[in-house]
Amino acid sequence: MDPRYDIPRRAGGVSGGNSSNLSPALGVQSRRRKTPPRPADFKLQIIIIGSRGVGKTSLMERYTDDTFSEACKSTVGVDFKIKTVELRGKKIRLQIWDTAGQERFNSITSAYYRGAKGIVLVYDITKQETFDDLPKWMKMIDKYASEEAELLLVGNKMDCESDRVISRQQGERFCSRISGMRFCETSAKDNCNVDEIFLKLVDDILSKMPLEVPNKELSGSLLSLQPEPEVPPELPPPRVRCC
Ligand SMILES: Nc1nc2c(ncn2[C@@H]2O[C@H](COP(=O)(O)OP(=O)(O)OP(=O)(O)O)[C@@H](O)[C@H]2O)c(=O)[nH]1
Repeated sequence: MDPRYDIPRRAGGVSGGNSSNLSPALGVQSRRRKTPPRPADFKLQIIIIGSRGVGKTSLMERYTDDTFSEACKSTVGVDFKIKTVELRGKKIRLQIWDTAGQERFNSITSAYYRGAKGIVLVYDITKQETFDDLPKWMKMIDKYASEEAELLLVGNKMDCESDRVISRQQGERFCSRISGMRFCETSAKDNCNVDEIFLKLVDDILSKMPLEVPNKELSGSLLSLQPEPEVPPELPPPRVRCC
């Protein structure tokens, strides 16, 4: 087994919108007084990886838009969505990268691993081969991701209990072999544990960050507020989905 698996990775309308009640002058003043939304304190990148059809896009879309589609549309290359969350008194702008599960896109998707502070590795509890592929994905993580990235293993489609072929214990056992990795089962369809996994991952990332460091000291780091998204320069623009 890769020696890295044995190394502990974890150190542990403002006024109701009815301006018709206001005189024109007051209306203008009221608009002028609107305070812009507080800017985010941090920007974090999270990447979702795993074999084809396990539900990576579905998890991302459930989390960011609270939507779910039964249609099976393979991701081509990568896609991303943004979600802002507040945790530990900080406002965090999450860039969530959804990668294609098909192997032929690995050379594209691997470029997105490096900047990720959190990695969600997904398998489908109803598809043996997606579980058997996990070591292959771990190799990709070892090769391309930062050693500090927080890892989360997710067994998705837990709503399909009658079709289950991978037990929760099998998932837990795989996870226990990788230091610092967390495990959870989810259902993007039933919206089960979806918010929880992303929030836990972000919380784990924040727990390791010096949250009181002024923003200017973070400039140049991945956490600083740079224009987004930070697409690796050599890559084509984020994907289009095909049927
Ligand atoms: N029953 C059930 N179906 C799901 C769930 N999540 C995703 N699906 C379905 O599984 C299929 C594949 O989902 P996607 O989200 O496109 O999977 P993906 O991992 O992004 O696939 P690739 O882009 O090809 O790698 C779709 O038909 C989804 O509707 C779930 O939690 N439960």
